[in-house]
Amino acid sequence: MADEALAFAARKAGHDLPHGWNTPGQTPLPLLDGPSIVDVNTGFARHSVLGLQGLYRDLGKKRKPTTERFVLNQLHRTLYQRVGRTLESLLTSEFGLSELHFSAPTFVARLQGSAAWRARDVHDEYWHPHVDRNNTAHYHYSALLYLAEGGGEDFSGGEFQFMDPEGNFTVVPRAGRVVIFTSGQEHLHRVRPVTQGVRYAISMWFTCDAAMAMPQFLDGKMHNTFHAKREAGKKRQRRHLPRNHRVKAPKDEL
Ligand SMILES: O=C(O)CCC(=O)C(=O)O
Ligand SMILES: [Fe+2]
Repeated sequence: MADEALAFAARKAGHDLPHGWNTPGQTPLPLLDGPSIVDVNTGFARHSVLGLQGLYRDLGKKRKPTTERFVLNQLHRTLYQRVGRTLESLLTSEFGLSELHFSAPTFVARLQGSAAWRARDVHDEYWHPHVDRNNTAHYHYSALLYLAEGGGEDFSGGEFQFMDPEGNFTVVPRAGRVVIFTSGQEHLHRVRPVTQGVRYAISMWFTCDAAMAMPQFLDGKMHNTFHAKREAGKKRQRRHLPRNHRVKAPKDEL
């Protein structure tokens, strides 16, 4: 799915990038209506048909075993890493930051719309208003890169909206359009349901907490250290914020 999204973006930019689930001997199940979301660092994925999957390993006894996996090839990895570096330097310069780190999880999301589709459970309901830092405490800056055109071209619906009692601010996704913002309460937001077509987006998060930096190896091994790191991070954040912690005050500085 991540490879499909990156190949789609590359084709839009005039490059031919192959994709396909590259586990030998398995027939890929097509992605259908609804959301499919991949975290290429930790290997957690939600397939629109199969539900929760592990890209790099089975997710354990309590989870469904992985029946299909894929890994990003070197071209996809290079592209993804370049996106991460570009967004990081954009945030650093726009917000005048002295320190910022690429973090995890990050997502490649594919939302396929149709009038007939209904969410199976709350995890399918991608349209709820939310605050990114409420989901993951070490997120300080959010960056979105859209890979497909909204406004009825590649898909309809799927607008991004900052929610504000004085009036929402709506962004129509365009291939190559980037949205950056601080990840706290000041930026409650949502995605409107996709009603037709396929919407691809990359969401990345960056942190001022050096301990939560994730090197972008994308090698299928990140999940081995991620969980422990995240748990340690949660404890540290409960105790105190690191000395070099610096989150710029919101909105009026944007
Ligand atoms: O895809 C988008 O426009 C936003 C996604 C988002 O808000 C998130 O992943 O937290
Ligand atoms: Fe979000």
